[in-house]
Amino acid sequence: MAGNGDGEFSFGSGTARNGLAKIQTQKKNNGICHDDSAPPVKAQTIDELHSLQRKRSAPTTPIKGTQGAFAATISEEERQKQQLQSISASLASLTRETGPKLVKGDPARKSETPKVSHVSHHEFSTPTISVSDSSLKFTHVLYNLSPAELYEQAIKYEKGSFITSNGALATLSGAKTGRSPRDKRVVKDETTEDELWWGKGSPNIEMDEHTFMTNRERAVDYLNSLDKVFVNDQFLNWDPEHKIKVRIVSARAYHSLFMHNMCIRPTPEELENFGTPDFTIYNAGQFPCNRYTHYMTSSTSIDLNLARREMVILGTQYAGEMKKGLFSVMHYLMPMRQILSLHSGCNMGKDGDVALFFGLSGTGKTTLSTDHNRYLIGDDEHCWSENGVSNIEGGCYAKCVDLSREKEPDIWNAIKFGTVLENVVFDEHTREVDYTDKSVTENTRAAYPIEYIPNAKIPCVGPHPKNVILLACDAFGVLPPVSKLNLAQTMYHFISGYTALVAGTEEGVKEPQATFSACFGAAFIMLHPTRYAAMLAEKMQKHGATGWLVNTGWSGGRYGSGSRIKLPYTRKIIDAIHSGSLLSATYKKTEVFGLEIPTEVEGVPSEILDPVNTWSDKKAYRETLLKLGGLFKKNFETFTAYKIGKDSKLTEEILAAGPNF
Ligand SMILES: Nc1ncnc2c1ncn2[C@@H]1O[C@H](COP(=O)(O)OP(=O)(O)OP(=O)(O)O)[C@@H](O)[C@H]1O
Ligand SMILES: O=C([O-])CC(=O)C(=O)O
Ligand SMILES: [Ca+2]
Ligand SMILES: [Mn+2]
Repeated sequence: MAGNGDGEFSFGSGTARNGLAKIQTQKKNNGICHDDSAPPVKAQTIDELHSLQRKRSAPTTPIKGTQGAFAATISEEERQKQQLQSISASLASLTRETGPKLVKGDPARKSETPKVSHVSHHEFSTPTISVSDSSLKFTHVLYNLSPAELYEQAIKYEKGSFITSNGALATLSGAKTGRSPRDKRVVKDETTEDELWWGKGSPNIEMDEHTFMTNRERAVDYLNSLDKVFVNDQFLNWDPEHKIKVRIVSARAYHSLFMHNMCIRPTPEELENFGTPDFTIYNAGQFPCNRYTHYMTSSTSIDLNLARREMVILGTQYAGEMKKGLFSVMHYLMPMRQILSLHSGCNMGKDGDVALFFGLSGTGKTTLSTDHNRYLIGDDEHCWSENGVSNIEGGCYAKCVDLSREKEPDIWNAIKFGTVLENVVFDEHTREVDYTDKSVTENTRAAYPIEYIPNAKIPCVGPHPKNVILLACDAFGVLPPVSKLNLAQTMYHFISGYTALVAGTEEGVKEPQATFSACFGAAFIMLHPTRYAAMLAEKMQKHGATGWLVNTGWSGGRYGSGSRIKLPYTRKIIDAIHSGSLLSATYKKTEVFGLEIPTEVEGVPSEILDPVNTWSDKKAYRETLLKLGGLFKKNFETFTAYKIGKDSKLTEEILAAGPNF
């Protein structure tokens, strides 16, 4: 028996005891049957009803009660006009008289089409003399859309966009599923000729200013020919003193959502005061470059012009080009301010101990910096300044191949509404993602805002690092799972930047192979590697950081016969580094590489700590070890002529810190 709340008992005239509520049709006075469960809608027509569904909000509405200097004087209309003017200036042709005619909003929403808010690039040009048909049409600007809006744009207009069962937006990046480093060009002018690293080993392949302008015009014309473009105004670098304003103009909702996730998202207030960007990307990736254009060796071109503070992308839709293109820019801008830029992950313990994780693509920066017991500062790009460390980005870009909930729970859970899932395969009906499926590419990726990781440290800054962990995925299986490095060794391995490149991230690489990439990111650095190395040495010395070399690659034989070191073991090793317990372990020195290896690490079988134990064929081990040692030596030859910083003693020590045989 149940009380009805009025102190009386009843057998429930309205409530069936073991089932659904009984439907009651009350007889009103007029005898007509009413459904009065809710008040009626305040609309006379279906269209009116739909118009009630949405109300206007930021970023198109000014913030009420803003105390800023111009808050009272600038009207909403004026602000919008200024914003469009700024975007129009960004998109202007530099050879024709008039800028594009821009209007805000989705062209599909007819009611919002032009009040003729024609913004002319040159204020005094005569609008009646149109130079081409293109100047007669409007280009709609979709400005800083929200993830929900971008989902709708992607699903409506971009083939290959789907919502997966976890809520993420699955997209295809097209023919390119990795970066195209050979198609990157940097404008060589009077300044950059002296400042940047050119020539053998450098990622900076030259192009001239005129060719850049040709490609820029091609990209801008393409973008202006579209009905709509996406514009993202965002930030890079969480250090407020060295924040960079970036504008990304793109043609795909995929690109806009990717950058929304990867760059730092402005607050409505910050967006209102955004002003002129410090750097602009024109992503016309669906459109090829013209191979008859000087310097072009394929139909893909990623062009960087530091003087103009612009980047142009033609012929690749892989979104990572934008992320890493901006990273290259930071590798120039930050050292100019005596700040070291790093291709590293970064996290912090409860006691404020910070660790950096360097490593090439696929070596474990994202996997190992995402640690449930520590605060995540960032997974891929950082700055180390006098103030400590700061993340450059606002999001993470995790590899998804063979992702499992059990091994990487935080990354697994970050794949939800708002996350971009690139090139994954999923069940047509249930939309469950099969992370083991490499049909599209091995380089499947998830891009999500950093706050999707529960213990992200926001703002993403921290004190000076205590540990500097160099990750190498050694496909030869001869580097120990962990070794402690002295400063000279840390520098030697930092400059060497060894790994066995894991398939897929760079076009054309299909299976692991030994690679050396200076500073663990030669594809992105702009200055000579010794410049970054000198800064790192100085900072590590000054702040007393310890260097470590961690092999996240093979054990028990080379790729093909051995197997990859189990992730739980690597995590135990990393735990011991963080806790400081590894510092006081007993060490012995390896032959050839002269690395200090611990005899014991808690939770890790001791026999795997010295790789020689894991190889059944000791002769093959020795041969492979010498082979890799030889590759290191050969790679380092190009650096023997350089001095690292002002300390010639350190330079000598670095040269002696490599393999010896
Ligand atoms: N022992 C191990 N340690 C670290 N990662 C491992 C290990 N074994 C397997 N893996 C896998 O290797 C991959 C490491 O990729 P991760 O995303 O961390 O690369 P990354 O260094 O961040 O590269 P990128 O710069 O391209 O983003 C993950 O897929 C991870 O599951
Ligand atoms: O840039 C990419 O495509 C992925 C990445 O982080 C890297 O390669 O270092
Ligand atoms: Ca990563
Ligand atoms: Mn990276």
